[in-house]
Amino acid sequence: MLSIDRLSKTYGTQGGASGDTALNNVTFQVPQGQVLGLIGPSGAGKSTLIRCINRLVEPSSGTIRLGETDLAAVRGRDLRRARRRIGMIFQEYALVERLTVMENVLSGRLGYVPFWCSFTRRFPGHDIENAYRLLDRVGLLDHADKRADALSGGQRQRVGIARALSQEPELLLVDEPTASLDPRTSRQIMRLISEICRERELPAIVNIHDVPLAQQFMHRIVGLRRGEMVFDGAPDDLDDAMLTEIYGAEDWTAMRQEHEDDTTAEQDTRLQLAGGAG
Ligand SMILES: Nc1ncnc2c1ncn2[C@@H]1O[C@H](COP(=O)(O)OP(=O)(O)OP(=O)(O)O)[C@@H](O)[C@H]1O
Repeated sequence: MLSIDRLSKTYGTQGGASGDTALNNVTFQVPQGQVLGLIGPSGAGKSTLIRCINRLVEPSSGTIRLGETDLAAVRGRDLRRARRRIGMIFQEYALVERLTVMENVLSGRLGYVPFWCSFTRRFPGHDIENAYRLLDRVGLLDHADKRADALSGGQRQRVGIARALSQEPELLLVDEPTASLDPRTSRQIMRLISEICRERELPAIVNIHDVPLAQQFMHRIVGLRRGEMVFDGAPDDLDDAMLTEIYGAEDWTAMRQEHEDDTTAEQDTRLQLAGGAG
């Protein structure tokens, strides 16, 4: 379980005066297996929150507990150890393009194996077996030996998911996982992340811009506005009035309708394919 308590971040300015307050007393917990979607307009503090958790940004105050560890307080070797417990999934996948799918997945083990293993790219047998299992789970077993640059965007993100899981993380931080993908592939990726977190009882925080997608797949949603938490609840409780409070006026009904039309079209295609195959 991840437990964030009164987390604040004020960025400094070059002259030493205090700058923007990006997070103000943010408090929430993410239980095992829960996928929490972080929404809010540009500048709301979503990236700052994710970066405080993996400590790419230094929190100004507050605590971030992962199990017994306060991630906001660890330093040096303890910080490196703590980071190994956090799996990251990125918008642009962050794969090594010239390496194979399998090598990319195994790179999630780099923090665990001795230097010579990574240098000679000889990983222990159980790491390799586990990597095959993960590739099977994300639907890429047949692609293990392909180079990453030969894959589609959706396939690359599946490799990114398998790599994060190969770390055997206790928490997943997911930054805009579908921003570079088409709507159908986006839904497949979000479904996969959500199912995997449930299966493995992994807590996850997903920074997500697409509100209908968040409402379809997240187990819970936290809304930020100017660094303050203005919503924390079930996706269905996020009504148009609350969305307008978070983002300002938009045609939420039209946006939701478009998403539903898209989802229905996808289901129809699946049924037709299933009918054709049977
Ligand atoms: N390195 C920085 N130095 C100073 N101010 C920063 C820095 N990074 C972010 N900020 C400020 O902190 C606030 C929150 O920014 P943040 O990037 O966390 O928002 P966000 O919700 O992730 O936005 P987006 O959706 O556009 O990525 C903004 O006012 C931003 O200008």
